[in-house]
Formats: sequence, C-alpha cells, structure tokens
Amino acid sequence: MKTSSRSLVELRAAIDQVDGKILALLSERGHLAHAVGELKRAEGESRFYHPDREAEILRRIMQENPGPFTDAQVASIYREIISAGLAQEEALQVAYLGPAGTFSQMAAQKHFGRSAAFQPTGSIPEIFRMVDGGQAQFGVVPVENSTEGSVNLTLDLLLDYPLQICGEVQLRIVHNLVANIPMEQIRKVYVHYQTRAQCRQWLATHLPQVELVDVPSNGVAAERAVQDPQGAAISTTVAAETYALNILQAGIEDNPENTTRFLVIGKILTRPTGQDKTSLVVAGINRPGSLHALLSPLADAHISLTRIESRPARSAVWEYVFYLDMLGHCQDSDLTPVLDALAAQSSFYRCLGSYPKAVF
Ligand SMILES: O=C(O)C(=O)C[C@]1(C(=O)O)C=C[C@@H](O)C=C1
Repeated sequence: MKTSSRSLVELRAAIDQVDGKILALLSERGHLAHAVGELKRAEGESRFYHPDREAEILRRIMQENPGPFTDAQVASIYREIISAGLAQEEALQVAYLGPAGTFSQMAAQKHFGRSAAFQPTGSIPEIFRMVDGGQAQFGVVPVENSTEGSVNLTLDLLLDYPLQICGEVQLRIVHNLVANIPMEQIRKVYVHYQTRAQCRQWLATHLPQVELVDVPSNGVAAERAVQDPQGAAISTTVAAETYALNILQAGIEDNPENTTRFLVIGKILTRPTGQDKTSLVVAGINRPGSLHALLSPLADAHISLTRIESRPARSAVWEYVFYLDMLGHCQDSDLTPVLDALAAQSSFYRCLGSYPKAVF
C-alpha cells in the first residue's frame, strides 16, 4: 500500500480506523471462543485448554503471515489473544521456577500467554509435586541447554512422577550483568550454576578477581544483588526491571546461539498435529549391542531421533536408562509399530508423552 503521499493526520486517522476493525474482530473472536467453551461445557467436557489446537492455529498464522511483522511477532500476538480468551473460560494454574524474572517465567509466558495464573516455586521438584498434587495444572521445567546440555534433575524427576509431557518451549537465553554500582566496584557476582557455566569465558575475561556466589535461580541472583552494596548479578532483563537494577553489560553468554528447551508437564494427552515429538525412557537388557538393538527399529523406519541422553538407572550400579526424543506422535501410524518394537526390546519402557513441537 502506498503511504508516502499521505500526511501524518491522514495516516493516524487510517490507523484509528484499522484499530476499530481489529477491536471488532477481536471481540468477534472472543465471542466465538466463548461459544466453543459453552459447547464443551454442554458436552460435559471439563477441559478448555487444547495445546494441539493452539499449535495448529499459531502455525497457520505464521504460514499465512503477509508481513511486515516477523512470524515470531505475529505468533506472540496471537498467543496473547488465545490466552486472553481462554482465561475467560478457565484460569490455568501454571507453576514455574521462581521468583519472578527467571527464564522459566519467560518460557511459561511464551507458551501460555500472560493471561494464565502463574505460580512461582522454589525448586524444580516443587513444580513436579504441585502438578502431581493438583495445586497447578501445568508446570514448566528446563530440560536442556544448547551450551550446557541436560538438566539432570528434570530428567530424573520425569521418571519419578506419573506426569505427561504436553508441550515444549524453546527460549533464546540472553544473560546480562546487572547491578546498581559501576563495574569496578563489584566484589561479588550472584549467579545460578547453569548461567555461570554459560558465561564462563566472559567472567574469566572481564571479572577475573570477583567472587562468584551460587544461588538457586536467576531471579534470586537479582534479589541478592539488590541487598549487597558491592554485589552484582547475572540475570534476565525482566529481573533487572523487577528489581530496579541497571544492565551494565547485555548479552554476556559465551555462545550467541544459547538456547534452553523447557518442557510443559501436566496430566493431559494431546492429539497428533502433524508436527509432534515423542519422549521415551527406555533401558536395554544389559548385554553387548543392546543400545544398537533398541535403536534399530527407529532407524529401520526412518524415524528421526532428535535427542538421546543417558542417566544412571538408580536401581542398580552401572546400569543406565536412555531418554529418547523423536519426531512424530505415538498415535501416528508410522510411529506406533516402531514404539511397540522398541518396547519389546527393552527391559524398561515408558512413554513420557507426545506433544506439538515448539512453534516459535
Ligand atoms: O478450539 C478450542 O477448543 C477453543 O477452546 C478455542 C481456543 C482459541 O481461542 O482458539 C481456545 C483455547 C484452546 O486452548 C484452543 C483454542
């Protein structure tokens, strides 16, 4: 559309008109989502939240996006529209690793939108306990980082609790040095161990003499920096804002592609969307070639294994369980027989869930 010949007054009048139309359409969409809710209620369905349907909507929006906004921008706008509509029907309780300002909170908001009811917790085990006990319907837990690898605690807890993985979130992790004092006055840096590992080189180069103090989360790091007149923290921009700290240096992670993958845990099953993942835990019979035997049904059926991770089995010394992530849904006709074959080869087999791949 040609805009350059129009005056500022004309352009603003046109924007006001478009806003009126957007508002009317938003209202229409809200009423339709409410009608879906009424229908579900009439049919006795207690659940309004359908992550599979949401993933399909977001993918279609991104595919049909005419610009000028990026796909991620339109997806995040739609994420909020869906979230606001859903909140009219059902207040989703979502537990994450708090306090406010952590990456877990950012991941939870990216997945559920800001209209869900978020509950900060003190630890990852507490998130599992809350979801298992019904105090939260869903939990968001970190599972792997592209620089540092697995979050072993999460892997172990996935085995300990009878919960389902019902979604995944990928979050670009940007770390910032934050403080209310200049760099030269910093004597202590409060930092979460995962963050510390992701900023190792930067810290060694720029703050080699400073004491690094371990804290349980990036949010607590910011909290502690506020209380210490010689302290700084490595934290998120949200935490810097929340605790009124200045960003002394942004983006201090050693790997500029640093990304963390989070899982959404709950008690629901999702239906196939055509772009899904399935997560399993398996153990082979303890003899030579058992891992090869376990994986060969996947290779034979050309199923893409996106991740394999081993952990001590904890039931016996020097025995291991394998965490496998693969493309596809357990109800997909090409994956079902493969999973059956894999289960038959295993001394232990559990499907942790099939869920839509992260959308944006
Ligand atoms: O389609 C549904 O089942 C709805 O409830 C509507 C809607 C939406 O706003 O599009 C809302 C919440 C669900 O999680 C998925 C979709």
